[in-house]
Amino acid sequence: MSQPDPSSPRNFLGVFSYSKRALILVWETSRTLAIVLGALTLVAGLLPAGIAYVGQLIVDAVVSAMEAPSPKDLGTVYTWVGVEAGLVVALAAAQRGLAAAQSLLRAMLGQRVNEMILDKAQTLSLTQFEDSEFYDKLTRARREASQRPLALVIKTFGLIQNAISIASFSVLLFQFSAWALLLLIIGALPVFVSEAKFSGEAFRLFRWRSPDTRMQMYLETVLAREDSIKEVQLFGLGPTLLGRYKAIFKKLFAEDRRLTLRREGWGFVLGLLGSMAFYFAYGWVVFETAAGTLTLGQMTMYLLVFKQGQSAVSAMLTAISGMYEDNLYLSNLYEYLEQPVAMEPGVRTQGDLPGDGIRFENVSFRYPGTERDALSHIDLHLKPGQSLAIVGENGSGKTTLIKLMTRLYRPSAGRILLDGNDLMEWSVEALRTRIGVIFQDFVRYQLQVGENIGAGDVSSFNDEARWKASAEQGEAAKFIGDLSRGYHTQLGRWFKDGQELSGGQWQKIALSRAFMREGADLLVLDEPTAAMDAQAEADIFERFRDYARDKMAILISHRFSTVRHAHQIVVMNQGQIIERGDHAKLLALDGRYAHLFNLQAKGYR
Ligand SMILES: Nc1ncnc2c1ncn2[C@@H]1O[C@H](COP(=O)(O)OP(=O)(O)OP(=O)(O)O)[C@@H](O)[C@H]1O
Repeated sequence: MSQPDPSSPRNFLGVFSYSKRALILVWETSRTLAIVLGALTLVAGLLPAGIAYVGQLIVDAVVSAMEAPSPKDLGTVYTWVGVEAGLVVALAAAQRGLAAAQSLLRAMLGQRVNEMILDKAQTLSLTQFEDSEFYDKLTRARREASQRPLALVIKTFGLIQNAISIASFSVLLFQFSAWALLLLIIGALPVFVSEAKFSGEAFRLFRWRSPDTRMQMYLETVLAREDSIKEVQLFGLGPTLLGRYKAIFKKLFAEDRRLTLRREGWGFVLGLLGSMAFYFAYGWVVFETAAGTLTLGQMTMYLLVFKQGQSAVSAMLTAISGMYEDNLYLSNLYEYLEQPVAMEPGVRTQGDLPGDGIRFENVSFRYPGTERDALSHIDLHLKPGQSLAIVGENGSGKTTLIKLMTRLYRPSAGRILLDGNDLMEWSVEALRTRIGVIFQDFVRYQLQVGENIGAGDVSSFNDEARWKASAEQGEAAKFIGDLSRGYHTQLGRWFKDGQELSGGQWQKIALSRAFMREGADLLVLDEPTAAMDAQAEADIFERFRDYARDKMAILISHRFSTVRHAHQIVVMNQGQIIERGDHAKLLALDGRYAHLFNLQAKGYR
């Protein structure tokens, strides 16, 4: 999206469209705090003019007491001083109250916006996550926007507060001269124009450099996280990566410096115009007082009103340009929140042909932004009670096939049917309960061991009895028993007392997770045993066959000892199925499968 040019008045007003949404967001987050904020804003806006006015009364009362001293006049002076003190205390209280309300709202709003961002993330497709432009939006939304709505609202209220102050000052100042009022406002305009221009530039800079910032964040992770630090140190990658990290900073900093210096330089020069206007008005008031047109009290009041009026005008203008910046940032948040949900969710919970299982009909697929089909013309049929093994070289399309089957992606051509109906017609929930997948890059949750297993069936996430039963089947029970706190041992290094597991132990946890999915009738294991010792693997498959007896089971593996027992084996090459059949048939075919099988068998001999 091209960014609006702030120098065009129409665009400039257009970017304020998000202010209303920010206000609604605050209102929905906490009505009480929003009302408190509004009320205190009004009070804090009115009080300064009141204080200035009482100041005038005090000086005039003092002057008249000096001219003709009487106890009554002195009493009036003290009363006004008392009133002034009261107003000052009230203003201080209102300002503190505002600060408190803002700080509470900041926490609540930050949480709410983050929840909105994370909720939205759950509805998006994998394709969107893999799109770098989308990822930029998400990162930017997360990084900045949680503080921005409040900043925008605070500025809006600040604007109103200052506007109220200026209006009340204007009433006082108007008695002196309407020209003086105009002078003040015109004096502050140039600063405002320059602020608007530079905040627009700052935002565009922020947007352009997003890929750089993302690379920096990534390098920070690689250089300081436990899962990468061992390789970084052993390969001596530290200085190289750190060098790249520094170079990015240098580039970004140079841009920042240029903008900051220009912004502040112009701010100073144009601010001088405002000061000149102020001192012109100052001289004018002094002149009128010396000429006897104004009382001393009026002079004191006007000077105060000028001073405060000028700072209110410039605070208001700075708030407006800040709001412009916040609006631009917020537009990014809403751009993200309004991302279309990629797939129309279906509603079907049952197929027209129950028991028909999974069918691929001439399915082809190409990853977005790539030139080549990752899968082409795939036909497959798998019924309940059958097992399917997929073999093939790295990159031949095995995992992609599973991603399509689980509807993480939509086929570019052809259809995939479950029980006679296109996957797209199925409700996501129904589909997810029927399918259980353990990918080769399964997630190693930094949670307790038991929860890592329970993750396989969210309805039994905390069910200890089921954790244990599944861990038995996944061959994990034995080593879990040796852990310091058993199923309640914290895993990973992010948290206190977290323990790290070996690669094979993690795989056993992942397999146990698969055994949790009792409700699923399609089970997929994508290279689940690569890091496991041979005995464990043999034991697990024995159990898995039993477990999946009336289910559909799909297994991706490079180990032919596990593959050979499948009812159906397909051999993939460059996105196509080149051979299919059972073990005996494929050996007799003496093709690719037989070649690979013999190669592996020779290795064992
Ligand atoms: N998210 C992705 N975006 C673009 N291309 C991808 C993506 N994932 C995989 N590919 C490409 O699709 C092809 C098939 O990949 P896939 O992961 O299905 O292979 P595989 O057979 O599972 O390989 P392996 O045995 O190494 O796990 C590869 O050429 C790969 O580069």
